[in-house]
Amino acid sequence: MRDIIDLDRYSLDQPDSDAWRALVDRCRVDLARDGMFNLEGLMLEDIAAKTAAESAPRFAKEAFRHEREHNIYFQDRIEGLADDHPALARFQTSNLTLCADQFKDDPLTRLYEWRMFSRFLAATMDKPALFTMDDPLASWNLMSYDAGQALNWHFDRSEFTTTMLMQAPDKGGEFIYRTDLRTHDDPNYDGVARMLRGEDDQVQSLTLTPGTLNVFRGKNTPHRVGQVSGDKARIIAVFSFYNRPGVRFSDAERIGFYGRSGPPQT
Ligand SMILES: O=C(O)CCC(=O)C(=O)O
Ligand SMILES: [Fe+2]
Repeated sequence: MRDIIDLDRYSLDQPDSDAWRALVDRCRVDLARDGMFNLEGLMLEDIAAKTAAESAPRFAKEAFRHEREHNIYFQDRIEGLADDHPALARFQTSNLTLCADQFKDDPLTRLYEWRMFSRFLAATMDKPALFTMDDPLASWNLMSYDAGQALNWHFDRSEFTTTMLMQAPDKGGEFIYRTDLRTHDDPNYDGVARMLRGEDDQVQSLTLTPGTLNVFRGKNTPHRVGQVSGDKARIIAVFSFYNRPGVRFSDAERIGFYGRSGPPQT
């Protein structure tokens, strides 16, 4: 792993060492306070740059253009919510996505499958363990946002979302979020509607740097990515981990996010 991530700065390979515990504690404090933590420069700069450079032509040829109008739930109907409720306001998303099954033996696959990575993440979230998905498409994705593209407001499927920026855009592409807008027991539809109208002053914005690991509570923290401008695409890896093994998207979810439910057409 030393060829991919900065193990001198972040001792992910030495679980239960003093340095590892201190890092876990720091992440827990950040998570409790902000609903997120960042490990700046976890991935070596040249590995991130190489991943971005190698993926650029693939985005042009092999990626799925995820382009649709959707609401914050990525679901057309929500039980118990009137179809015209303002929490169901619709927005446009556009980005390009490469799925995990389009990669092999590359740094991002190696990192996603590295046991010490999920072990570290589980510790930061105070969980006994975290598991990779059993879904060859959804487990991790590499997403690109070209000029004019943006990912709009949504809640995530998984409790936590783990991202790592490979390439920053010239302009735009901020990560915009509102920590803990809802809870497991309270969907806070009126609060959602207020935020979507731009009336929530707790919305925050973060500009990521390449190689930074960002972990946030995406299930109850709505978030979006601002529109990118300039010549350089925003390229980011998104890793999904769950509390139990064997989690898969439904065929309908795979088709919605990736345009296919099975292997890529060759
Ligand atoms: O691109 C990002 O920073 C966030 C991606 C995201 O929210 C998602 O894939 O669910
Ligand atoms: Fe998300």
